[in-house]
Amino acid sequence: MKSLSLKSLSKTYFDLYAGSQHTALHDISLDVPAGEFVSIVGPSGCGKSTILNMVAGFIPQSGGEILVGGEPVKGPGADRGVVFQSFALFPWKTVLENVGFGPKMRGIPKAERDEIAREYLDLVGLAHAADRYPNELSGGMQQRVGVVRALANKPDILLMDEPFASVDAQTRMTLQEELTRIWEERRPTVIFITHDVPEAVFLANRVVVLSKGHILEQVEIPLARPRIWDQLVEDDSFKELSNKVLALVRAA
Ligand SMILES: Nc1ncnc2c1ncn2[C@@H]1O[C@H](COP(=O)(O)OP(=O)(O)OP(=O)(O)O)[C@@H](O)[C@H]1O
Repeated sequence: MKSLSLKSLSKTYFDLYAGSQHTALHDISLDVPAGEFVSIVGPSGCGKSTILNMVAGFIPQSGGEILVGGEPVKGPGADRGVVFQSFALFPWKTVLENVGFGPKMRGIPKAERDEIAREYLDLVGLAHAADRYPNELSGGMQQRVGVVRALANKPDILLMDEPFASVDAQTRMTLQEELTRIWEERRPTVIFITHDVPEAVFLANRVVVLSKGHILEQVEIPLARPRIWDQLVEDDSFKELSNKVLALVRAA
C-alpha cells in the first residue's frame, strides 16, 4: 500500500461563462499514511471532486505536488483505483468479466483472473451473480460490483467519489459496513468523498473538512472497529464526532 501526500496543491479553472480564472483549491496540504481511511466532506463546490480528480491523474494541478508512495503523479495509473457515483460497468460483459477486467488488462490469464474476480465477488456476497449482466442487478448490487471491480486491481490507493449516493438508505448502510470490513481486511489507503457526515465519520480514521478550496479542519475518528451501525447509532462518541463535523460543515 502507498501513502498519499498533497503539498501546497492548488487548482485554477478557466470559467468559460464568466470569462475569467476561478481558483477552486488554494494551498492544500495533506498527508495520508499508507493504509489510512480518510473521508473528505464540505459544501457543494468546495473542491472535493477536484482533489480526487487530480490525485487520480485525470486533471493536472495548477500548483503544488501530489506524491503517491513518494513519487509525483503524472497521470492515471493502476496504483490508484477510482469508484464514482455514476460508475460505469460494461453492460455487454458479465459481472465476472467486469470484475476481472482490470486483471485482464494487466495480462493475467483467464483462469487466474476468474478466480480473483470470484474471490472479490464473494467478499460482497455476489458470487451467485457472477454470470449475470449489469442490467439484471439492482442498483445496490451494481454499486457493489463497481467497488470490487476497483479492488480487484489491488490498487494501493482507492479513490471514491460519493460512491453510495444513489442507493437507498438501507442498502447504503450495508455497503458502508461492507466497505469497512473489506478495508480492514485489505487495508488500501482510501480517500472517500461524501456529503453525508454520518457516513464520513462511520467509515474513516480521519475526516477532512473542506471550505471554499481550503482545509478548514481535520477531525480524528478514534472509534473502535469493526464498525456496525446497530452499535454506533446509539454510541455517544459517534454522535459527538458527527455533531462536531456537522457543525464544521455548516460553518464552512
Ligand atoms: N471543469 C471545470 N471548469 C471550470 N470550473 C470548474 C470545473 N470543475 C469544477 N469547477 C469549479 O471548481 C469548484 C470546485 O468544484 P468541485 O466539483 O471540485 O466541488 P465539489 O466540492 O466536489 O462539489 P459537489 O459537492 O457539488 O460535487 C466549483 O466552483 C466548480 O464550479
